Amino acid sequence: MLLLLVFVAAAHRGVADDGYRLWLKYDRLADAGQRAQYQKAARFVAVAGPDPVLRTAAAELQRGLQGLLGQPVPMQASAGPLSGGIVLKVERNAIDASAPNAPEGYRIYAEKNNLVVASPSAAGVLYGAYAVLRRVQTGGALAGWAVRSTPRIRYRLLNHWDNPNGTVERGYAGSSIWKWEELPQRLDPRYTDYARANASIGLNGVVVNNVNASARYLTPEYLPKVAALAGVMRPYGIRVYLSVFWAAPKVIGGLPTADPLDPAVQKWWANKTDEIYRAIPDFGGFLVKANSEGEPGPQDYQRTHADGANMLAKALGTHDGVVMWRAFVYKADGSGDRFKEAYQDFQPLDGKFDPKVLVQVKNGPIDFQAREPFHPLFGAMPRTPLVLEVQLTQEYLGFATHAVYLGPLIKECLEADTHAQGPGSTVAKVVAGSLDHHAQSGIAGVANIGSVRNWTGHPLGQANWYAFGRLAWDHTLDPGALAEEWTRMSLTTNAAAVRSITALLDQSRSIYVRYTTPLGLHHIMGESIHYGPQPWLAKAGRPDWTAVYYHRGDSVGLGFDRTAAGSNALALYQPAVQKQWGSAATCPLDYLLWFHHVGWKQPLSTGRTLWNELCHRYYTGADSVAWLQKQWAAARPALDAAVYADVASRLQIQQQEAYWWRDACVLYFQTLARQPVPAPFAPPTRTLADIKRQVQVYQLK
Ligand SMILES: CO[C@H]1[C@H](O)[C@@H](O)[C@H](O)O[C@@H]1C(=O)O
Repeated sequence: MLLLLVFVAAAHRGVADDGYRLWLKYDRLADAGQRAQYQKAARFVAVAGPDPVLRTAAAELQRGLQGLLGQPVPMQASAGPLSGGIVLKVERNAIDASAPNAPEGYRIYAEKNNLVVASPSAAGVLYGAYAVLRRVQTGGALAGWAVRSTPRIRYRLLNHWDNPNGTVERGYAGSSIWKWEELPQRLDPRYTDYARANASIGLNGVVVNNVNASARYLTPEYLPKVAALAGVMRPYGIRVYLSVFWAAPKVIGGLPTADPLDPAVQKWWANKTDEIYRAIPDFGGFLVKANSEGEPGPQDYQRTHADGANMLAKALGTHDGVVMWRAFVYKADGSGDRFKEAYQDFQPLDGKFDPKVLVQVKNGPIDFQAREPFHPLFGAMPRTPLVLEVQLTQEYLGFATHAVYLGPLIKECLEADTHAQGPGSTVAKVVAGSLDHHAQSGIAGVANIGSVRNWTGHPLGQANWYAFGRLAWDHTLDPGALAEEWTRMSLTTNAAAVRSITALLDQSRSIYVRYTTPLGLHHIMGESIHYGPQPWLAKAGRPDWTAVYYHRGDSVGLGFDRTAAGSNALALYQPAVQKQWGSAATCPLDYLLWFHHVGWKQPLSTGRTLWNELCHRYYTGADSVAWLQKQWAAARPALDAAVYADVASRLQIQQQEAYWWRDACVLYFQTLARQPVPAPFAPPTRTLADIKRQVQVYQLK
């Protein structure tokens, strides 16, 4: 019996896997009946013309189908009298031209016993081809299938925080995948696999370098390297963008200034831009972090962010490129409430930006915390297209050791209602441009990708890359459904295993919030490394890099009062939003301490006092990691042994560290609340001093 079980398990597993192939797994489908169905619908792939993107679509479809169906799928120049195949074609009217982003949309329909994948563009056909593969990988029928899909957002980008020396800022998956010293001569095959992965989820742009940018990329030495990467991306419908160092005209241009209103500076950028387009004719444009965290910018010359962004937009001239100007700014002295600072700098500039400029805003007002209220700039700059920036690399979410599926986090922000034009004015509509009728729209994910074999360090981190791309294409998709889709494509199609892994992914983010920053706590993590707890941190490089600045804990209570009685950051939101968060009695508990200083003994809607609720969440959150482990263990027979073991060991670390977070926070906040840990929970067995010592180890030079 035992032997039989082992045999069945092995049959489920397929070939051993190191995670390199991501969700592009084209192993032969196990079910012969199912295979036979697909074989009838995919006897050949027909494609005409030399367009490189179209050729990619055909080649990828052929490769995928041959693998999945276990039979040759010949390529034809046209379907002719043949039937039972897949026909790829660029068709001007495939998608109604009035639909937003119509050129990249695709339509799949049956015609003369063939399945047609049509789009006004070759890139759209490529997205359609990947939709066909996804359909087969997830077990949907091809016969009679008809679908029409257009991306809701135009610029769908990954932002790499990769440095020229091969390190990745806030990267937890090894060194950068870009090997600058080998470019342009050697093109690592990994670049192609990277492009495939991005195209398969609908991404169409890549910023290759860190926003804390080096001027190096704009030099004659580096532009050919960037151009070589662009050459790899191009057949996948992906454009390359660069982060620019604001002071480049000084550093590499020999000018005495980088003042955006200086004609010599303007000319330098215009020439540089022309030079870039000569090397990369489909260059996407610039991403800029200026006057933020020590980076230079137009404010160094008493100019505004709009002056800077517009100067670059002018430099782009008639080239088909854009400027994505980041709004992640806060004053160097850390005075006031950091929550408000980007708004104060940028909102007054609404209407002053060139049409080629998009302002890029992080999902929340502080910095990629496990849960943030939506950024108040969303809905407050109707005359400016706003790019939503989310972070896929888990800087504040446990690096590559904690399982945190970000689909729900991204979705929570997209669905948040700004009320800018009455109810239903969601962040998604702002970002997609539909609320304010912008043709330009964008979304950016800070990549969690590195050169480790499985790309993301934590194997489940791949799901974050995947879900980001799919939501960027269509923000109405359900993150739970995406988790399931990813699991089926990447790990297993065994129904019970898919169920338990999907449940794990679905719950993982809310569990992480509970054991790290429940009830709206934020920014209480380890100094500078941003790992582990350090809620007692009172001194750092700047006051708004400490923890006490954010939690404001004292003998009375806990939380940052952002009502009119406090910093009044709430006033940045529409009245309907203020109403929702403005009273401690009615504010949803997930946001409570973001906006209110609440007494320790104050009863909450759960019937528990603040202190007891805090303990409740820390304890149940930390214990829930055992539940995550159980879900993973339940899927074991259906999983590749190496992937199983890898995630299982990371979950063990996560369990230990969840207790670390719980004990650190409960013990520290207890010094303020002076309340016992409520039953049925047992007080931590270690002391706060033990934990502080442990945290110090992490901070050692
Ligand atoms: C690239 O710098 C980062 C910095 O490492 C990070 O700690 C913070 O989250 O945000 C910055 C930003 O978004 O600019």
